[in-house]
Amino acid sequence: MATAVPIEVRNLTMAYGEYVVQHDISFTVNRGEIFIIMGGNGCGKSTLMRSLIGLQRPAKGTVLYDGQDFWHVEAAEHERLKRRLGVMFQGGAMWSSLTLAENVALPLGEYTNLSPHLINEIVSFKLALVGLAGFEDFYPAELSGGMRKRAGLARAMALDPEILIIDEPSSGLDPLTARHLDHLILELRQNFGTTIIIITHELASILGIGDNSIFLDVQTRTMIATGNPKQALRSGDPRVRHFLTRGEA
Ligand SMILES: Nc1ncnc2c1ncn2[C@@H]1O[C@H](COP(=O)(O)OP(=O)(O)OP(=O)(O)O)[C@@H](O)[C@H]1O
Repeated sequence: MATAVPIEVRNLTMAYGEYVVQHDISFTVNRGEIFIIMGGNGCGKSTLMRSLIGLQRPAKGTVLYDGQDFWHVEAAEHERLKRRLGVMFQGGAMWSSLTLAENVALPLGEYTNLSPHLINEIVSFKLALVGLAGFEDFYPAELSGGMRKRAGLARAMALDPEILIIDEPSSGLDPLTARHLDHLILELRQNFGTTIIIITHELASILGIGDNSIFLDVQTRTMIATGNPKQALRSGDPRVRHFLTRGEA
């Protein structure tokens, strides 16, 4: 059953053993929103992402997808909820020994009963979507960093996810290539209505495409702000403004 709020996080605490990385994290992500998880190095962005995609059980709190408790539903339902998520890891996480087409085809082969012919068609469509039509037979090492990121996006979109979670899309990209990727992300949202969560500390992306955000503070180990990043820049918590202006405000 779809509700207006696809993702709701309530009072989440994440820890490695006794070490609490972040506590009392609460936020909602609305449908079709580009939601930014931001904060300085080591604040716990990746750890939060791992809790959202099923790789790390939170120490406390709840992650709800369409009102369903992600970490407390039965195993089959947990898997079904995971299927609704497309994840792009930082380095693209492509298999180096597989071509782009084989990489994008992997989730389709694993999770669907589609014929190889149909899978090939879907793969070509997804690669075209990210501007990589004709690169089916290339290996990841034969691509530039920006192309590899786009290939990672194509793979994350392979199963038509309702929610796309992207870890550091701009890392390692020059500013213009990073901007290109931001535009591509906006296009995906516009064309497919995908809800998109981005983990980043890239200011241009945060301010350029973020509709909503949370800021995880490394000192207090909890969130200190939520809301539209541009608004946070104008009137938000001084620590967030400090971050968003690279220490100038
Ligand atoms: N597997 C682990 N075991 C123990 N501690 C960990 C583990 N992974 C991360 N940490 C610690 O948890 C904290 C948060 O790490 P995390 O990678 O989530 O931060 P981040 O905000 O994504 O950082 P960055 O921006 O540098 O990538 C750090 O202090 C890190 O050392």
